[in-house]
Amino acid sequence: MEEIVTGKQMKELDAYTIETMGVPSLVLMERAGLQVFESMKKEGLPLSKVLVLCGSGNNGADGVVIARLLFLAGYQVHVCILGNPEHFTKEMKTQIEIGRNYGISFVKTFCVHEYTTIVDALLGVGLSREVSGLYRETIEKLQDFSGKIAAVDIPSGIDADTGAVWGCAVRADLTVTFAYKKAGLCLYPGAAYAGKLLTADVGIYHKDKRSPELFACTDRELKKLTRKPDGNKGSFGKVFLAAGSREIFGAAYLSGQAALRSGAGMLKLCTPKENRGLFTCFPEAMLALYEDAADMENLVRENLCWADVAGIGPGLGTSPQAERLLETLLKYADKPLVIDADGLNLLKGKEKLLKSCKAPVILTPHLGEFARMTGISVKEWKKNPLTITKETAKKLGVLLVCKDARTIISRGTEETCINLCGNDGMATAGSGDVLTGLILGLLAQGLSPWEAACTGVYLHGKAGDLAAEKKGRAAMLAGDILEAAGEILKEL
Ligand SMILES: NC(=O)C1=CN([C@@H]2O[C@H](COP(=O)(O)OP(=O)(O)OC[C@H]3O[C@@H](n4cnc5c(N)ncnc54)[C@H](O)[C@@H]3O)[C@@H](O)[C@H]2O)[C@@H](O)CC1
Ligand SMILES: [K+]
Repeated sequence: MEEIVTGKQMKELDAYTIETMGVPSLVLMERAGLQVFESMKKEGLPLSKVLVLCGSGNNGADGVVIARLLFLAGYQVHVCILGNPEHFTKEMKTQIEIGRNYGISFVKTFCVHEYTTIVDALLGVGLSREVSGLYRETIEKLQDFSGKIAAVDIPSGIDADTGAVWGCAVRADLTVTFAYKKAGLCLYPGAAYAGKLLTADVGIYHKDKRSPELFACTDRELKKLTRKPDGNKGSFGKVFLAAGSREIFGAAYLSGQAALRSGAGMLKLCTPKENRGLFTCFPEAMLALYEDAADMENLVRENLCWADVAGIGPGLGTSPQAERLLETLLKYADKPLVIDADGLNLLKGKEKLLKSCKAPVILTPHLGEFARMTGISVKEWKKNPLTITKETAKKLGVLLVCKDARTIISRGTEETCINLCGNDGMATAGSGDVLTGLILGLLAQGLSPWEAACTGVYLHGKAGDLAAEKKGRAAMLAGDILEAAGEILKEL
């Protein structure tokens, strides 16, 4: 996994490295500047004439280092420092002095059109208020700039914790962030302002490695999924999935296929009797067909004994029968239960039943479903996704997967997972059904609910990226994501 930090945590890590480990602040800064300089070259930014915009804090001081390195490498570079000299940090004063000794050019005013690249070192993780005055005017001037912009640590104006824009912000082509990705670079709109995001090692170190509060999955988590040479279909897990209705069949198909494609040994689909004929195209699935409510309840109870995990929702509809099915599962499930789609729409008013459920419950709402379920609007969630997801998970006593461009996963504890892969092509019918199936498949193979949810979302995102590569973001279908998930597991 990859750790992600807030601005406050980053400052604590900086301070620890400097004060406890004894690495001088100027050494870290030199490494930071060098990393940005090298990245700008490697990424092919046009460096024939560069303007470095610096604020009064240490982000600005990084900027002066970058200017010096560019100057020494023979590039034409100007530095423009904003902010009150009385507020310059100690490091900033030192960097200006060094820069002067080297003879780099400091300018008071500038015309953006003169430059091919602008380095944004105005504000870093120290941003603490609305951007106004000269800072705002300067950032607004960059809107007319047609060259490339490289942001130091974080685009100025972006909140390091939430990704929100403090009035206005720099739209960068490249952001080189130090040591760890900041949460605000991972969440929208900050993620969009960052452009290409690179994380650079500058020597930040903490002796007591604690488990991260915020993290993103990587291939390492997926690689933990292994087959057992002596396993059988029973040992790879049995999935019981209540899905599909008289009107909708495809959702059940996609979800069930995804469970098997991610490696589950057996799948039993619980669906209305009328659907029997439709499933001839899915011979791998066993069927638990019900006709009426009494029928359905017995069937569910029987199959819960058979299954290792259960899921409900894809294509279920919101009929009284579907509602009864959900209530039955909540009442009797004692193994992990995944609730998605219409299962979520039917949850309103069933908080008590949810709380008393003996099984660990995973809810996978997209933001519309989340809003219907909780009464918290999409707009409100987007303002503070990490905290709201965590608090809601805690309140409901569930593991919550809030699906968005950056899906957030929380089980109400201090630990939160944010997914960094995937693309807008995944906003297509059936994509969520595939995710539900993948999570079920991973649960069936013995992953804990937390591991299955985080890894499942990551696998889904990676599969979406592969599908987009093959079919294009507009044309890709949920079935392509499903197929790509299998290919990714094969590669690993
Ligand atoms: N030695 C260190 O501590 C290191 C620091 N690093 C850099 O230092 C940055 C953090 O430095 P600082 O803590 O000095 O913070 P910043 O440089 O991000 O900004 C702080 C300054 O900006 C002012 N400010 C905040 N919001 C403002 C606004 N809206 N408009 C105008 N001024 C505003 C603050 O009052 C303060 O003077 C990191 O982002 C990183 O770039 C890196 O060089 C790594 C090492
Ligand atoms: K910056």
